[in-house]
Amino acid sequence: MVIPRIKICGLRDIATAQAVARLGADAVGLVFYRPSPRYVEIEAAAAIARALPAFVSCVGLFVDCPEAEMAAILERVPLDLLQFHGDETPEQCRRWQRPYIKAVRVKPGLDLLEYAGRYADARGLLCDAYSPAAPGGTGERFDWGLLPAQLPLPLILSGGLDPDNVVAAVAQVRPWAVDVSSGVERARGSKDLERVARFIAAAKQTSFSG
Ligand SMILES: O=C(O)c1ccccc1N[C@@H]1O[C@H](COP(=O)(O)O)[C@@H](O)[C@H]1O
Repeated sequence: MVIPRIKICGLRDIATAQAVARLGADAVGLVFYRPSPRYVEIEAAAAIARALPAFVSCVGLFVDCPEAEMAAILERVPLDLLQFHGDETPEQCRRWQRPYIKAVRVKPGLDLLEYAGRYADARGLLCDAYSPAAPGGTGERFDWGLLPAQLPLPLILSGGLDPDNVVAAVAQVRPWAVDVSSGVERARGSKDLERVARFIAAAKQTSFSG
């Protein structure tokens, strides 16, 4: 049976990150994209990453990050996994020699099988909603019917998930993992632990044969 892994994205302080871990998250995300309301400075990010308990992964989220900035972050923040959420090429993703996942913003006409094939060494393909307004973290959903029945990479479902729709999302999509940011916030960039708890409890009650 597969019980989807759970990533809570956009943590900005140690206490909230530790609380999210205690509530049962498998991974927390740190956003290194400056225009985001969830952006976290390097020193704060390093402190959060070091404060996480064993077996909770720390994921760094990047959107077409300049190389020098990326190098500085990787030197100081102990990240377990890189999340490339922009237009990074497969070569740019591989350049850091770290495990990574690639995000793709799903819209009609996109060939997801071809896309996944280009990032064959990624640890997962994160499918998010396309929005012309922002590269991610918008709270918008996409049409899950656009996803192919099978992908060559573990599927991470994101985009507009929340405590009330995650069960239906998992039942329909059967993803390896789910990722959420806006749906567990009280305001942009501010996590609501009660919503986080409800999201995790709901996601953990889902399972499917895999
Ligand atoms: O969280 C952000 O601010 C962000 C900024 C830029 C790119 C991605 C971002 N977050 C990721 O977006 C998806 C969907 O988030 P939401 O739940 O719809 O708000 C998720 O994978 C976040 O990791």
